[in-house]
Parts: sequence; structure tokens; C-alpha cells
Amino acid sequence: ALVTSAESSVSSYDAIIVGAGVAGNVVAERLAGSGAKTLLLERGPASTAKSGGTHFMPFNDTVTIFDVPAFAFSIVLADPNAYYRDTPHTTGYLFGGGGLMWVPPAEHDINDNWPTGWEYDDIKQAYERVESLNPGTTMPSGNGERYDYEPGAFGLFSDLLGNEGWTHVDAIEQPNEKHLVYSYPPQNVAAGEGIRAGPPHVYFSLALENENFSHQLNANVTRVIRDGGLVTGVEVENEDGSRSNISLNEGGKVILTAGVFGTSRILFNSGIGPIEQIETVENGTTGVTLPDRKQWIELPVGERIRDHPIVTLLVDTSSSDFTFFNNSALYFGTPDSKDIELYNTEASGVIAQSQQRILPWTSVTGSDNRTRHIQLTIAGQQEGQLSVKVYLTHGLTSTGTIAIEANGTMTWAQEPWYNTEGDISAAVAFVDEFRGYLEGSRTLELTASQRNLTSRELVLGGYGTGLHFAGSAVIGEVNDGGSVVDLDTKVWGTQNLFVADASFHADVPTGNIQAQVAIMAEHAAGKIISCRV
Ligand SMILES: Cc1cc2nc3c(=O)[nH]c(=O)nc-3n(C[C@H](O)[C@H](O)[C@H](O)COP(=O)(O)OP(=O)(O)OC[C@H]3O[C@@H](n4cnc5c(N)ncnc54)[C@H](O)[C@@H]3O)c2cc1C
Repeated sequence: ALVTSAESSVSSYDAIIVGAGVAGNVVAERLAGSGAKTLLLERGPASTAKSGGTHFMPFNDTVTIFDVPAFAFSIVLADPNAYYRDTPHTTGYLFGGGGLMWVPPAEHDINDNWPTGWEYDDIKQAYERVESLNPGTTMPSGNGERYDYEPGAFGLFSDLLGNEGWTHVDAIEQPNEKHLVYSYPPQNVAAGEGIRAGPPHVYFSLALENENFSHQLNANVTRVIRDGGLVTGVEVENEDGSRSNISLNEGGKVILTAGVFGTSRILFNSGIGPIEQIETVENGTTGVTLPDRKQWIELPVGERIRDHPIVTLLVDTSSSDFTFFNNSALYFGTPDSKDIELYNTEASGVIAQSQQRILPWTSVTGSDNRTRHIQLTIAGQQEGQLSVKVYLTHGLTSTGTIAIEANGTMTWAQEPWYNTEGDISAAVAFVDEFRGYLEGSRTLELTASQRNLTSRELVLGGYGTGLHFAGSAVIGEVNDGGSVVDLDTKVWGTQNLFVADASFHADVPTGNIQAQVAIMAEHAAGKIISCRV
């Protein structure tokens, strides 16, 4: 049930989950299912049709990437009818742009860096539950047809890569195949509903059926309220600027799922993190009440963040038979009425797809002899041009650090991209290899603007974020200054505070991260439920 701040502040809960994104919805559904009286708090407004959303969430609602409520990406996908509700279409990100790629993690993604109790065999049950509810597909169009694949980016690149020995796999059916392979783009879908949707639709819908479950919107959690290691509730800033407290029942738990940046901010505001960050809060302008200094818990929150950096290569297709389909016109222009009808009546057609047409993966070795994985996403860019996004993924060694500013904004103390020579050399090696393929092609070449740059210049001059952040409150076996949460995802030094979103992840996977976030949240939920406070 949806509750107001007036209602939640006079009630109390067994589980309070902070942040209704990918992980938050998974954890809330599981906790409510375990019999706990559960409250899911979200600082944003209604998003999916299920939570009362009726329109595209304008992308520019958000100020910086640190504050992007990524759950917004399920909004319209969760409701086929929403497509024509909002004209003009203020954001295209839901279908196009980011694309909602759903790449189930490979066995090596889990086994390489995760600790005891979190290896591939341990998480199998969680993996299977996510798969059964939110399975992902390489055939998003409900009528079983593909639109704009051949001739097009898929046709051109399956030929180009096929000639070099790459093979065609299905990324959903064969998640472990991640070397010299390509797949139709895997996308997230709700089981049995024929619509593209993630946990904020799928898990949230299930949770709503449970009478133990409540949720509150526009509830910005500023901090947890604690007495030493015992958390007794959370403080919420409401839409009108007022602050109220929500209490935990005895034996209750608070689970932070506010995203990599949101969770770090709440921890800093609660006196948990590097002393320097807590002091910034103490001396800052947000008016947050910190616990007494002797109760501060020093942990490496915000450190060791990883992300997939992206370099975009532009490929000139003017000598090929490539026909450009203007995907962004679906969102920013006036789409073809037949495309809209096909989507709204049969969950089919080009709108059911994302803009990407082919996803290849391979691996390369850096100058440090370490293997790194590469993901490519390939899409039409404009007439006569394709974009090939090169993601450096699993195996990367660059890390970054986030910090809080006096006004509460999150910022980088150190950016997490390409700050090791191993990463740079691996990406350069891949770009060299790819340019070799193009040189052997009679129809494709880099655009004139990129042709004269060296591969190193292309990598270092053009990278940006993959928006796949992880690791700001990393999991560890011992409290030795290298981790923030224990093997149950409980924050060291506390009795009942947990972190279950991408923050606690030991590493970034080979493909887009969201499926891993959902699976690890499922696994964390099991541990949190069995943890005695
Ligand atoms: C533009 C974009 C495109 C992306 N595309 C893809 C893709 O195609 N495939 C993929 O796999 N991944 C994609 N990602 C990444 C993916 O969305 C994230 O990895 C994933 O959402 C992380 O899940 P999470 O549960 O850790 O946090 P989130 O899903 O970000 O959830 C955090 C939630 O907490 C809320 N919150 C934050 N602070 C507070 C607070 N103080 N109080 C209450 N609530 C709070 C936020 O509003 C948000 O709803 C994309 C990300 C972005 C930004």
C-alpha cells in the first residue's frame, strides 16, 4: 500500500528499505515475503505504471549522473500504453539511448572476485529466481520478428566479425560465452507480460500483493538514526522540506539500496565512512545531525568504485548497403503511427527494441598480463554512420573515489576510468585489433574525424562513463579497512544496517550490470532475512 509521511511517522516497521531502484524492489519483495512488516522509501515520484506513474519521467529532472534515479528506466516499458500518453516525448532514454540491456553475468564475473558464500554455485538460486521473474530476451518484439537488423548494423557487423572468426551466440542462453562472440541485443522483459521491464515493475508488482508491504514516494532519507551500532530508524526529508522520523521495531533492519552515490551519502550523513567525509558533513551547510564523534564508524565508504568506461568509434558506412533507421525520432520526433500501433496492440515492432542492433564481446590482455573483457554495443548514428561503443569491462583495474561536498552534493575525489596503464593498454590493443578488421573491409571504415588519430588518442581523448558504477561499500570477509559490509552485507560495526545495491559489489561484470545487481540483491535478501539482530 502507498503510505504518506504522516502515516509512516506514527507507525514502525521490521524492515525499512531505502531507495526503490533495481536492488530496492528485489529486497523489499523478499523481506515482505518473509513476514517482515516492510516499508520501501523512494525519494523520487511515481515511476512505473504500477506505482502510479503516468508519463515519461523527464530525463532532465536530474542534475548530474550522481542523482539519476536509474529505476526511471523501467517507467514506460512497464506500461505499453504509456507510449502515446506524453506528447511531445520529453525523453527518449527509456527505449533508446541507454537501452535497458540485460546481460546475465558470466560464471567468471562472479567467481573471479566475490568472497566466500558469493560464488557462482552459492548464488544459483538467486540467479534462477531473477531469471524466472525477469528473464531477459534477445527477441523483444512480441510477434517474433526483428526490425532493422538486416541489412543494417547486425548484418554488417556479423559479416565483419564472422570473417575474423567470431561466432553468433545468444547472450541470454549462453551467458558464459564472452570471447569472440556476438549476440542480438539482450533486453529485460517481465515474464509472461510481453513488455520490457525491470525489477521496479516486476518485483514491485509482486510486493504490492503482500499486505506486509508499504511504500512511500518523495521520501528523501537523509540519514539513519542510531545509538552506537544499533539503528533505530531513519530520518526522512519530505516533499515540503519538513523532516520526520520513521521507527524500526525491535529486531528490525534498515537496508540501504539508494544506489552507489545515494547510499554513500546516507552513510556519510550517518557518521559512517572516511573521517574526512564525515567532517565535511559536520562543517557543511545541509544541517544534518551527526552522531557524537566517538560514535563515528571509520570505513572506506566511497572508495574503490568501478565503472565501465566507454569509447565511441564512429564507422562510415557510405560504401555499404546500410540504411539508417532514425531511432531517436521514435522519442524526440513524430513516430510512424504504424510503429506506435504495433507496439501498443502487440508489444511488437521497432519500439519494442532498443536502438542497439548487435552486442559483441571479447577479451584482451593489458600490459600487466591481466585479462580484460570488452563489450561493444553497435547502433545507427546518422545517415551513413554507425556508432560502436567500446566498453572496458570485467578485469579492469581502475578505481575511483567519491566524496561529499559541503552542500551535500556528491562528487569525484578521483575519477574511476583509465587510471591504470593496464586498462589503457588493453583498450588500445582492442581498438588496434578492431581497426585491423576495418582495414580488411571493403565497405566500412572509421570516419574521417577519427581515422587520423592513434588508438591511444581515441581511447584517452574520448572516454566517458558507462553508468555501471559499483563498489562504493564493498563486501569483505574481515573488517581490515578494505571493506564496508560483511558477508551478510551488514555494515561493519553495526548490528542491523545493511547495503544491498550495486554499492556492495565486489566487481563489475562483463556486460551491463543491472542483471547482476538484481541477482546479488536476491542473494543478499536471503542473508539479511536469516541474520539475527
Ligand atoms: C542512463 C542510464 C542508462 C542505463 N542503462 C542500463 C542498461 O541498459 N542496462 C543495465 O544493465 N544497466 C543500465 N544502467 C545501470 C543501472 O541502471 C544501474 O546499475 C542500476 O540501476 C543500479 O541499481 P541500484 O539498485 O544499485 O540503484 P538504482 O537503481 O539507481 O536505485 C537507487 C534508488 O534509490 C533512490 N534514492 C537515492 N537516494 C535516496 C534517498 N536518500 N532516499 C530515498 N531514495 C533514494 C533513487 O531515486 C533510486 O530510485 C543505466 C544507468 C543509467 C543512469
